[in-house]
Amino acid sequence: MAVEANQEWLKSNGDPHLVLVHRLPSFSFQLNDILQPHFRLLDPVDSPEPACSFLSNHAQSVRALICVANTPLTAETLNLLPSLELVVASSAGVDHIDTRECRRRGIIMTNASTAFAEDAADYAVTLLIDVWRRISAADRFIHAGLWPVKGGYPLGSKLNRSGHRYGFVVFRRHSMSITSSSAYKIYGLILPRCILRNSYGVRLAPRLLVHSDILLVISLSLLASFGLHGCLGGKRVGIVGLGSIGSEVSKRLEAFGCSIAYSSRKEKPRVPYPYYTNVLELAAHSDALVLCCSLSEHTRHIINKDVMTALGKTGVIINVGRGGLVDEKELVQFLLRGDIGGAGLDVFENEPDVPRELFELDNVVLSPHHAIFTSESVEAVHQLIFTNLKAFFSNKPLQSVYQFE
Ligand SMILES: O=CC(=O)O
Repeated sequence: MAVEANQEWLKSNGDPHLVLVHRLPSFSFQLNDILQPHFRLLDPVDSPEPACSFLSNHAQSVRALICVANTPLTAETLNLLPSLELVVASSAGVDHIDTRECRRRGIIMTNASTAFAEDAADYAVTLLIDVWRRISAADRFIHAGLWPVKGGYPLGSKLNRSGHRYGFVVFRRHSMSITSSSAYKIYGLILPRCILRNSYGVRLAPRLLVHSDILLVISLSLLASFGLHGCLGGKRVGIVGLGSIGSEVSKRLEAFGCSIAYSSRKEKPRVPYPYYTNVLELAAHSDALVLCCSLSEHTRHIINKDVMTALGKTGVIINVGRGGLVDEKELVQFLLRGDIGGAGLDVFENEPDVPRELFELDNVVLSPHHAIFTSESVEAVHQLIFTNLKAFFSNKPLQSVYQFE
């Protein structure tokens, strides 16, 4: 945006369509094309002046602000905008915005979780399936050329971690699958009583085991690494935060035959799933937790040591919310010790830094904060921002108003 154009707009103090764009210089701002015909955009990044002096010099009349991506919006910046009434976040999460100050000032906020809900939910469920079925790990297995060498996946390379007790199973067909209940029996070397089925579901007699040609080493905590807990049907999934994203997750998982429960700020009267007032109890009744809630002072490290212990050795954590929801150091330790079954993580506490210990684990799927990014969701969020601004300047009801805690 040309500086001269900015100057001209600024002369029109009190322009009802003046919108301040708050963004980090590194972000390209593609909304311009949609918004410019309708609003006068004031963009400090395109001004030669430093952002703060630009704001204090020019922004007295700004009533609406678009906060682009994760650009921090602090109380200090908000103080420079005495007339501000509306903050439009282009993101689902608003942990980069001083929501407490907005609430104190009576500033309305909108966010983008409705625009991103379907894509974020698709991604969360995909991560869950991947962790349970080891798709990424199996892909790596093939890429590494291991199939012809080692026989069928899985033959993990991480079986010798200290602190695990091992049982031994010998069997003929590497394509064999083991049901989870019988797999538990293998643990502790109760081989004669265990039930194995090959990939056609045919029950195999224990004596077959003796004449087998592949040795597999299994620990209870690593059963999940083999995809032995893989089937989705009947699994209990706890959704943390049943907002627009969580609700889409629940729809998808119901179709897979999972049973859903949730925890949320408040119980949702029209939702049929069991509600847990706290995440600890939800974890104790779940095979997996899917984190879809926003990060706030109330939810930071909501997934802590106690919750992971309650989720248990085969439990899985999926996080498409924010890294800070999970005590990441604890999660790493739980995963390394095999005290939790796996994790699918799209978000991290110190992005873009991801704990290196996780790189080697086949029961962990890592993704670079990518859940919401499709061309459709970007278009949807642009449309949502436009709709909200238009409604605001014509005194109509806004869409996607953020509910302060
Ligand atoms: O993580 C993405 C978002 O909050 O929009």
